[in-house]
Amino acid sequence: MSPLPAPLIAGQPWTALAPMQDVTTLPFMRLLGKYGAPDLLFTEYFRVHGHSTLEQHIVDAVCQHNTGRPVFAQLIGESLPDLRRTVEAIESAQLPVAGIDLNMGCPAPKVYKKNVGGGLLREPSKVDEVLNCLRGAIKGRFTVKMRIGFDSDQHFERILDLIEKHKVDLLSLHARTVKEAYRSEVHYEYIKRAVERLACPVLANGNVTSVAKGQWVLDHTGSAGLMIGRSCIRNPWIFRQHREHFAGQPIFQPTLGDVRAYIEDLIVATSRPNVDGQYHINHMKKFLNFVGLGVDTDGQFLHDMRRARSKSELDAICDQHLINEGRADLPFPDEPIKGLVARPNCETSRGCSL
Ligand SMILES: Cc1cc2nc3c(=O)[nH]c(=O)nc-3n(C[C@H](O)[C@H](O)[C@H](O)COP(=O)(O)O)c2cc1C
Repeated sequence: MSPLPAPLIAGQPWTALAPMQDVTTLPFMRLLGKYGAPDLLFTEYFRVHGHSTLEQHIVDAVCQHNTGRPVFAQLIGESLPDLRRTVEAIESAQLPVAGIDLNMGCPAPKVYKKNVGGGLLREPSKVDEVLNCLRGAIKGRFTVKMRIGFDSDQHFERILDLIEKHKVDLLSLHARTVKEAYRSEVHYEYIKRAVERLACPVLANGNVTSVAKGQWVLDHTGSAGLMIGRSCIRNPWIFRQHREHFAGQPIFQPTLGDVRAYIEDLIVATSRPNVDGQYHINHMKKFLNFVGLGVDTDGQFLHDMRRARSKSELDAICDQHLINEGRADLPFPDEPIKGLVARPNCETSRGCSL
């Protein structure tokens, strides 16, 4: 087993950016570098099938994120020759990856019906073959991200034993079943069970919404670190805040004015000269869906921003809710406001198509 790259501050639990289709793109990774990079980053997945090639936008994210932190490239697929071929392509292109990660958790029906992503968890014998193939093909670190099962925990222990058997270097565990998608509570007790059963480090994933919650999850699971997805879209300072907390330092508390500046950064980072303005605004709404969970209790910001049709309309809405009438100095809450929902709040079928 290869040890993980050390965290930025020696001795602290690892923090990791969860892989997110259409979100953990090059511009977003770069922004995280500015706001406080996680210790480890994971890319969107490379689709692996009969005629797949390495998607250039993911290659660009690997090569140009400039966060100074190691990045793992995620794969989704089940065809052994194609998985082997993809690993060889990553290695022969000398992509600067810290390791290669297998997706065994994607809950989009379009994906799991093809027996990839979360679909693999239905068949431990197939998991055995895929892990064996990847362990043999990958010269460096081989990591897995998975859920606790497909529609139950039936195969959980068996799959953990396969993770052990194939000397996986890191397990990131999103402690829900595939069928639970994002609706249920997160079953953190399964992370504790994985920590107790496996020799490799385990990252706890699922609803780590704040430093207080992160510490609670570490205390209750004994995991080696935390993998954070949606909450770093809402609060890009969350990795820095964890580091400050672990070091016993004062924790940075963003204001609504800081959030307004973050939104402007996002707009600039994600704009492309050849991309249609309306498309860009719609893409921004994916991020603002999550940011809006911390803006106002009645969800008026979410309501208004979803109706914005242009950059100037979006600017005015952001100023109205985050800057005007003294709002800029108000604290941005640590936790998402109860009762507000991001739509969509998960992988979309477009993002997940294989
Ligand atoms: C928009 C979106 C896209 C996602 N894409 C991926 C993906 O490509 N690969 C993956 O393993 N998980 C993916 N996930 C799942 C996340 O990595 C993570 O497991 C999940 O969001 C739970 O963590 P959180 O509560 O911190 O968000 C995605 C989640 C979201 C919200």
